[in-house]
Amino acid sequence: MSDDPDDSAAYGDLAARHVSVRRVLGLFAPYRIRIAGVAALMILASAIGLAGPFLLRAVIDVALPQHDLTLLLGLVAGMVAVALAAAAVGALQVVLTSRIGQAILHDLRVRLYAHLQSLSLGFFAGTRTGEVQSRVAGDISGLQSLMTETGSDLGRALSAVAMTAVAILILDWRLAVFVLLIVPGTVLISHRVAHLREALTWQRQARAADLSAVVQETLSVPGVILARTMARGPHLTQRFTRISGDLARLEVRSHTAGEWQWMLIGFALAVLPALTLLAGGLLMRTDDPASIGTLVAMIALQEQLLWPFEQLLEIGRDMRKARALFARIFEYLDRPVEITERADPVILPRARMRGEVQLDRVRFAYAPSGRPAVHDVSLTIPAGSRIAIVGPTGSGKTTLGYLLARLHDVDGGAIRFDGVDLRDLSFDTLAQMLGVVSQEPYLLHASVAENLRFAKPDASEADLIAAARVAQIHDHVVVLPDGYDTLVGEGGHRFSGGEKQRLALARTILRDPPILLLDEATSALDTRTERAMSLALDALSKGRTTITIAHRLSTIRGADRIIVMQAGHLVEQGTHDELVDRAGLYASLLRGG
Ligand SMILES: Nc1ncnc2c1ncn2[C@@H]1O[C@H](COP(=O)(O)OP(=O)(O)OP(=O)(O)O)[C@@H](O)[C@H]1O
Repeated sequence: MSDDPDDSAAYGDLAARHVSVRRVLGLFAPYRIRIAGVAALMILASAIGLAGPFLLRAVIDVALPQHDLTLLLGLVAGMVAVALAAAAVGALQVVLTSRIGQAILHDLRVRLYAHLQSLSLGFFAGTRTGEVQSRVAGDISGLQSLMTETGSDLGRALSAVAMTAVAILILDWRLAVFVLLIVPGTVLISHRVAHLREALTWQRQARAADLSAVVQETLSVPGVILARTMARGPHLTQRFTRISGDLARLEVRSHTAGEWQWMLIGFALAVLPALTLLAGGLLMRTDDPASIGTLVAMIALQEQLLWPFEQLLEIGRDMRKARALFARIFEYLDRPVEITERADPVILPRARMRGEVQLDRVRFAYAPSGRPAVHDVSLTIPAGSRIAIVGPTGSGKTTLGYLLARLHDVDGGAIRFDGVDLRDLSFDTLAQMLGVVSQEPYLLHASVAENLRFAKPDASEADLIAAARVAQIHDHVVVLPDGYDTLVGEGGHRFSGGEKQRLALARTILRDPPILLLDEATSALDTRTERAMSLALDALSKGRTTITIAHRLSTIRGADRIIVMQAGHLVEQGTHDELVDRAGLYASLLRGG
């Protein structure tokens, strides 16, 4: 799996499965016209650059020997013009490529985020938040230099190498062949170094993700509470030190592995001009010697050839490193979306929603071969009625709630709202039909008003206050320093559990769903909070189908029907009195507390 960064064979498989040249090129496809424009500029820039050495040859072989000052002035003016034009075209090209590169990265980031948004709960349950963060932010930023600089460098270097190679062939083909002999060896060495660094980059990114996961996990409110109350701070620091040390080592290795081999390339390129002069000297003895001007121009051209050639090798290396980053990004992009919306989903207007819920032999298991968490549960809940689900811990109550919200799809049977299978409803209709208030409601790090408006962006201030009043939280919010503009803190930490639940209720009230799914807090609430919650819930559930995963006796007693779950099965159902008389699991649960 991807989480095993040290297994480079596994990495090879994974990269081969997810990354292909075609796929990476596909990212550039929407910008092909602009890229063609940049390519044209690059060719223009290198064509302009090529004129320089020819002008130089004319200076040495013609203007200087013949003392032709006018020609010399003309040639020098030409050289200045060439330098100016090349610089201007180069600058323009840098601006354009950086824009294209950033646009591609932006597309990729948004695509990844949107894709992750649509993945099932199972994916997030099994993945560290820090790992996800690191791929969305770290890995994509890692591609930055590839997209912005490498792209333009590649184009520039390629066209420069091609043009210069042609030019030296024209100058003197014998010297050209001598110069070009260096290519195969350097390419081979560079390929080896690149291969090494790719695997190291993969390991480095995995380690960086570990680091981000540890920070995310331990430097959050619950993480800090856990560490402090268990006095495990020093242990966590040690763990962090180890990961950070690994990361530092991998950083160094991924940048420097094969540096000696790489040095060989630099050496070969550096001595090439000297060897060319020697070859030129040897040619002097033949019938067709190279002129001094040709030799000088050849060396000037070599300079022009060598730096882009070296750059090409470096780009090859960077691309291999980028492959490791692409593997991490594409691996997530290739995760199948399990919960999908039908092509022509059923859309119901709010006015036509009644709120009847039907479960028809519903079955669900978290693992394909595992024991089902919900087993053949059949149940019809009439619109407007109140249902309480009770059962021992681990009996499948929460899972049933997840299935109702389509956070997982059933493995067998069906769930229907107003006679329509959940899988046929549009996502919007489903979210409009079912309001969920969980035991640990999640609040965004934003103001109270923004948190409420998350449910209904166009809600007026009066709507917010009305909803908060129904949820019995308005009086509490108005006495806060900034009232509805008060920041709720990370995860809503500024508020108590009961307050958070009431804020979540207010949020749900704004959506006005016909069906409510409530997961009651298991912890005992004090009498005042309990009363406030009951009032809020009563107000909220009026005229709605209410399904409550119930822990409070008052909820259970007030329900029209009680469903008793055990080990994924629906084992008893009826009113409180009927079930007490039956003296089964329900009665024993009541006795047990
Ligand atoms: N993500 C998961 N992966 C695998 N098994 C899970 C997962 N979530 C829950 N389970 C298992 O499914 C079963 C039902 O769990 P569920 O959370 O629905 O029970 P519950 O009745 O809500 O319990 P509680 O009252 O303690 O909240 C349990 O055996 C639990 O261990």
